[in-house]
Amino acid sequence: MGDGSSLPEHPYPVTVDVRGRLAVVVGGGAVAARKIGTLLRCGARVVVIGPELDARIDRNHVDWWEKLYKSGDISVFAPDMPFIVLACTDDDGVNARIVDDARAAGVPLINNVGDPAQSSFFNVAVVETEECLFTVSTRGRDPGMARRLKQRLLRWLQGEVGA
Ligand SMILES: C[C@@]1(CC(=O)O)c2cc3[nH]c(cc4nc(cc5[nH]c(cc(n2)[C@H]1CCC(=O)O)[C@@](C)(CC(=O)O)[C@@H]5CCC(=O)O)C(CC(=O)O)=C4CCC(=O)O)c(CCC(=O)O)c3CC(=O)O
Ligand SMILES: NC(=O)C1=CN([C@@H]2O[C@H](COP(=O)(O)OP(=O)(O)OC[C@H]3O[C@@H](n4cnc5c(N)ncnc54)[C@H](O)[C@@H]3O)[C@@H](O)[C@H]2O)C=CC1
Repeated sequence: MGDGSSLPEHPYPVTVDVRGRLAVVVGGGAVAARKIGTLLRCGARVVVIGPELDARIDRNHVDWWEKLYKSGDISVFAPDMPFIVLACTDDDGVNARIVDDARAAGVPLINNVGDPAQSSFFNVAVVETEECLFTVSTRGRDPGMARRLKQRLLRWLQGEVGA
């Protein structure tokens, strides 16, 4: 993990409507599986580029390109450019290239799962109830803490409703 010095002190907190929007996820491993689960739940159209697909990825609801990533795989979508690109491979060099390619293509939301400093947004830990969406962010600095705080929040909420 980086020292956080190049991460934003005040990222702009929002919730984003991704229904029907195109999300390209490169790498089909464990981390990709978690991010894809969230994207599908939120109604995005998901394309996965990678030679393998983790068993937790729902094959029936993603468009899988069974191949290694190459530059040009993002601009090929024009004019329907991806709204989100996630660089989820275990290769830092490939992830950095994906980020560069997505930037050059004008993709608005870009995340390198291995390097928050190269990301234009961070994912957050989420607790959803019928009425509310609770999110926890450490501004890209301590994902483990975000997860632990989420679990505490969940326990607190369950106590509140007596579940
Ligand atoms: C910057 C960010 C980028 C992004 O992904 O957007 C990022 C980056 C990194 N995560 C790493 C590790 C882990 N991340 C998790 C889990 C989650 N990570 C999530 C978000 C984020 N992770 C973003 C910032 C969040 C914030 O601002 O607080 C959550 C909240 C949301 C989600 O992913 O959906 C989700 C909790 C979901 C939940 O429980 O609800 C676990 C635990 C697990 O897998 O069970 C581990 C294992 C170790 C541990 O526990 O720490 C590493 C080191 C990799 C390595 O070196 O090996 C990096 C890279 C780095 O920091 O350099
Ligand atoms: N942001 C986050 O929440 C977290 C990020 N990480 C980081 O995420 C990265 C990936 O971790 P995991 O998913 O656990 O690894 P993994 O090994 O399960 O998956 C990596 C995937 O990348 C694919 N891949 C490798 N080179 C590729 C290429 N050129 N083109 C397309 N696909 C390619 C592999 O086939 C593999 O399926 C690690 O570098 C780790 O540091 C780890 C934990 C949490």
